[in-house]
Amino acid sequence: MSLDTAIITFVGAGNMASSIIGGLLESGHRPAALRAADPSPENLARLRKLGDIELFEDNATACEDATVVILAVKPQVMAAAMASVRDQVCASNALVISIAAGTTIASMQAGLGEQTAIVRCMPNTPALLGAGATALHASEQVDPAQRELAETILAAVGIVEWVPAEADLDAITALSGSGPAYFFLFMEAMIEAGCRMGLSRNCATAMTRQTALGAARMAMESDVDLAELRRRVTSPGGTTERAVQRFEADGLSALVQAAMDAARERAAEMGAGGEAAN
Ligand SMILES: NC(=O)C1=CN([C@@H]2O[C@H](COP(=O)(O)OP(=O)(O)OC[C@H]3O[C@@H](n4cnc5c(N)ncnc54)[C@H](OP(=O)(O)O)[C@@H]3O)[C@@H](O)[C@H]2O)C=CC1
Ligand SMILES: O=C(O)[C@@H]1CCC=N1
Repeated sequence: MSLDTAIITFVGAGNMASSIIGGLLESGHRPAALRAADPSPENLARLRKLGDIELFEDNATACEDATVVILAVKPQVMAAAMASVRDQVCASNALVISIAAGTTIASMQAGLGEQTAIVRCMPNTPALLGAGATALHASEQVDPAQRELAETILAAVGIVEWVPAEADLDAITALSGSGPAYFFLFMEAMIEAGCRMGLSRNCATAMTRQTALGAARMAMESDVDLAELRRRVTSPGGTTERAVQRFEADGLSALVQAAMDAARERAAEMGAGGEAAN
């Protein structure tokens, strides 16, 4: 089973589905082999702009004869979405890929059938630019060809990494799934601080964005590690040293750890279902 012959249906046509669909089309995937279902005609209309893919307001019809069904809905509506496609997934033995935070393989097999082949993954929004980071974990029913298929689909929008334990996906959610928001928050704080120092908002914003881009590129492209890159900015007795000392004194590392622990706990709560998932 190759990507060329696979029919891939997205259930849910929101931000993440459009990111992945955009990446697949960009990497040369045939639009005719892609389908998306969403109850909202407006959401579907946004996808139409990406290419000539098949669009459905009915999940079940979209999943008929699908090779791969990608569940791209919020965890809170996952149960309803699964119920709407269960018969089609069972009939076509489709590989099911879920991108939902928290939702466990066990709960998906309870909703879709105990023997359903499921790849649970956690992408992130930079997938929209082909710069995503996705971690994957497969249920034991997933065969090597399906594993390769799942990897190829997510690799169309960035790097992919298989994790050995399903619980690792909650940590990945806290790290790279939610991670873009942490960097944006830090950048927002830098812009506000720059404004309070008297810079214009436009100037502070432009300098912050370019600094983030430059730092990210150095982190990716340099042959030295992050600590060394940081040391090279930090002149002895200089300004960076003073700022870093302040970050350390005020417990930045502990704060990052606490925030990521909170995100991971929330992912686990969402997986536990019930009230906690809402
Ligand atoms: N956003 C992110 O950074 C990341 C999100 N995720 C996960 O991806 C999933 C989707 O998130 P995201 O794309 O941001 O969410 P969106 O809300 O943008 O997309 C979900 C889409 O599903 C539609 N929908 C609602 N109910 C159904 C249904 N029963 N059947 C089919 N479609 C339905 C929604 O319509 P309507 O808008 O009308 O409700 C919406 O268009 C979530 O589970 C999230 O945990 C994973 C990694 C990163
Ligand atoms: O905030 C969330 O729950 C989702 C999962 C990771 C990023 N966004």
